[in-house]
Amino acid sequence: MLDKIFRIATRQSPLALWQAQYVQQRLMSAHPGLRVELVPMVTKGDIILDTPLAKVGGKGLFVKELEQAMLENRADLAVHSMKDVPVDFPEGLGLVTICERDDPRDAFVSHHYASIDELPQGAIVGTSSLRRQCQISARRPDLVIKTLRGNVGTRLGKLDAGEYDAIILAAAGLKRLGLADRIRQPLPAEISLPAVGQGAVGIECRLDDTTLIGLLQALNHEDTAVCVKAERAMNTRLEGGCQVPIGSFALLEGDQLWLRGMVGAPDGSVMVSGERRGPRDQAEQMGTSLAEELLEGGAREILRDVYQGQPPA
Ligand SMILES: NCc1[nH]cc(CCC(=O)O)c1CC(=O)O
Repeated sequence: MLDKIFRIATRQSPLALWQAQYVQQRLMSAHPGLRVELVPMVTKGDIILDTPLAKVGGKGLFVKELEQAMLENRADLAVHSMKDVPVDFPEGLGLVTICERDDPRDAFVSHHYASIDELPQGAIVGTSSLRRQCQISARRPDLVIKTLRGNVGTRLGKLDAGEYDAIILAAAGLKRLGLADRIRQPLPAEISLPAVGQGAVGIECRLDDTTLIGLLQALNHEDTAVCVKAERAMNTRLEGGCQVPIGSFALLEGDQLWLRGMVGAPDGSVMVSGERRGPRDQAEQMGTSLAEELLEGGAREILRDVYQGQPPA
């Protein structure tokens, strides 16, 4: 076992590399002598940077190549930001470990303004996330939302170049890259409900690799795993694989799980929200039943418009 080298497939963005190195270090310190190396790869999502993700195949673009590498035995594991992991996995692969969650919030970043509420009428806010666009517009319908894609560094560069008055990024990504000082206002869940899994790092591998799965258990954080399970169950019941304005955020208060969810029209004109509180061992059922309540409460019509096809049954 110890002479085997475990290979982590990773994208090459600074954030992806940080996360892969984090898992590499944690694996090596949990299992002294273990050999772990990175296999850097370029994915379609990294190449196509100028088109909204929903139009080019969604977030799955970032993980497909990594999964192919594991299936072809060119790599053994992949490290993902949980919010970029689609609901389904290819045959033979699965998510086996979820690490402790970092800051799950969205962050308001600006040179001239300290908060969303301080932005002047008609200010330009950068984001390509329909979820962020929806919630920002619901609070401030006067703001102009402008597309913003690329790595965290690229996005900050566009803000610095004056293309936007403010941009919205994940707090966790900024913190990991040592850029926490760029955060002017961490957005509370009441203003911007985070994306499913935001702030959590997950590890995918071949489900028959029992040696690796055993080694990875040292990195699993059960409280985070329970929260993300509830959030993903909600998303699974709602989503059809397309990028949609869905927020989902779970917190543990002792053994009680508090799950909040929202689905909204991209322009913020309609928002359907709900919540569940229940025992932690009901995480999945709570996610599913919250999704059903949202669907009944108007999410079905919102999603139908966004999918422009069949909504979930
Ligand atoms: N969509 C890209 C992405 N995927 C994960 C993070 C941040 C880290 C995390 O949520 O764990 C980011 C950057 C961002 O949204 O600002």
